[in-house]
Amino acid sequence: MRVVLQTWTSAQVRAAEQPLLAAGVPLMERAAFALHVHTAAALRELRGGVAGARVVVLVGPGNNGGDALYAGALLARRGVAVHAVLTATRAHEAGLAALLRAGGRAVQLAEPVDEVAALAAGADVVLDGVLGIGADGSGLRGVSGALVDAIVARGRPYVVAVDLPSGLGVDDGRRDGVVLDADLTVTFGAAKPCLLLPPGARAAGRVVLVDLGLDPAGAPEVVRLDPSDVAALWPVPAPDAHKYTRGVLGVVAGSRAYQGAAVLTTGAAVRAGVGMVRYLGDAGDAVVAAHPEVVVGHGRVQAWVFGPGVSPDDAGQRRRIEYAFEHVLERGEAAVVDAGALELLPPHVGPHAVLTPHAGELARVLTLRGEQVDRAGVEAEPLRWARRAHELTGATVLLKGPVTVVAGAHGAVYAQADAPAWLSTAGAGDVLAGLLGALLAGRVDDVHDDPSLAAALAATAALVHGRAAHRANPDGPISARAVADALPGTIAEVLAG
Ligand SMILES: NC(=O)C1=CN([C@@H]2O[C@H](COP(=O)(O)OP(=O)(O)OC[C@H]3O[C@@H](n4cnc5c(N)ncnc54)[C@H](OP(=O)(O)O)[C@@H]3O)[C@@H](O)[C@H]2O)[C@@H](O)CC1
Ligand SMILES: [K+]
Repeated sequence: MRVVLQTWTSAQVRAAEQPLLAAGVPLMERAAFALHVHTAAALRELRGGVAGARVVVLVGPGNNGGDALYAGALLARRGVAVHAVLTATRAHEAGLAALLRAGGRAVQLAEPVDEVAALAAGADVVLDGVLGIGADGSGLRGVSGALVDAIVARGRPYVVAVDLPSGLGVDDGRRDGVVLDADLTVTFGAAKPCLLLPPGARAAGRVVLVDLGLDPAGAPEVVRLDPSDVAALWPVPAPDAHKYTRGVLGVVAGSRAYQGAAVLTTGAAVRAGVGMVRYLGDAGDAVVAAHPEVVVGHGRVQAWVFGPGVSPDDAGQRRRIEYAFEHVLERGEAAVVDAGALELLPPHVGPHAVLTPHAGELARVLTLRGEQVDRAGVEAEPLRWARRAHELTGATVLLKGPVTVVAGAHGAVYAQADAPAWLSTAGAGDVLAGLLGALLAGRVDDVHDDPSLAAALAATAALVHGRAAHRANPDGPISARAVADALPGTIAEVLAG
């Protein structure tokens, strides 16, 4: 069993299985065996034993249904009462024969679905083998959709998804139409992007990866960083470092009306361990009162944070940001572009500019560039729109949400799910901006050597931000300031491994 941290597209998975199938490796039998083992473990946990349990297997037209039927046969041989529900006019023939031989039963699904829905809702476990990587991403259609709706209406039993929750957009995490949410997903050979990407990933529950010996070619489509990845990415100071070699961050944030944003952004940067922070704006007194380490005024910097707490009617901050966009990105300084600065972004920048919008702000960035999309559209397809914004602006894009999606240079995509829901609170974005600014300031030269590093640093910031929130208050309300205060300890912990 492995934790899912890298995912490959359905095309990459299909290409990788070809040489093994050609060599006669029994992939389906191996997949089904592992599926039955994990289902039996779930049954033991749910009811203390396997024999005598009731399992309903939802079977679609393809090999995903074949996996489920073979697993059903293995469970039937262990004394489980297995009912297969055939949701299409065809089903994997050899798998169905194996199930019937083992004593399982099969029914053809037809309207009305009530009787079958009651059977499934009353089962100890439902195996969802309707659709796998052959799904077109439009959800469960027709009678399958009606069945799932009827099961959910009766109270969803424990669901094990076979390879992936049926009907999700495999490569993009889309969740259109009916999808049966799972408690456990047993995925085969290589994990699929929908298991990490919002909004679909939430339907997968716990994910286990069954190693079938596949070796997918090319880079993984979507990656999730793990705390053990952070040490290689963090700008840990060398023994002979001084404050200028460690990176100086300029912050243009806050205003007379929004002093807190300036305090939180600079405070996060200081606590993230940047060499020095310079602040520009009208909240300098509040910033220095809270963080005497911060220097107010101009000077050389390696990276910037633009925009937290900057309102469109603040002429002074606007002018500073517009001036900076004209000069600093060309000089090669990196920048976090947040909140009020997003609207001021020039037509084209490089990946060393990292945009940090939430869905509504990203929709605005896109509509300003001629795309027709609103907030709900971005939330439905976060990867598609983060990528589109990267293509249109050249910037690295960190799209905030329950799962943070980052799209950057050379096709780099990350999906980070480190933050508790409690973190969606005022000021949390300011802390993220300061933290990310500190990382960019420390590694700007490396970002120029490898522009995709900006995406990895953005994912690192999301990871550390989320873990700091857990550290600040596990399972309860969190203030943005508490997240900033938790940064030094969190960083030390992840660097220690
Ligand atoms: N990779 C590996 O190493 C291994 C893979 N294995 C397994 O194989 C699975 C892939 O099997 P697969 O190719 O047969 O595709 P699968 O998803 O079962 O069926 C697709 C068919 O469903 C249909 N259809 C599509 N969308 C629909 C919709 N919205 N609503 C309704 N119907 C829809 C469409 O049929 P059509 O409508 O065109 O007749 C399409 O042809 C994979 O997920 C894994 O479980 C393991 O056995 C071994 C190792
Ligand atoms: K499935």
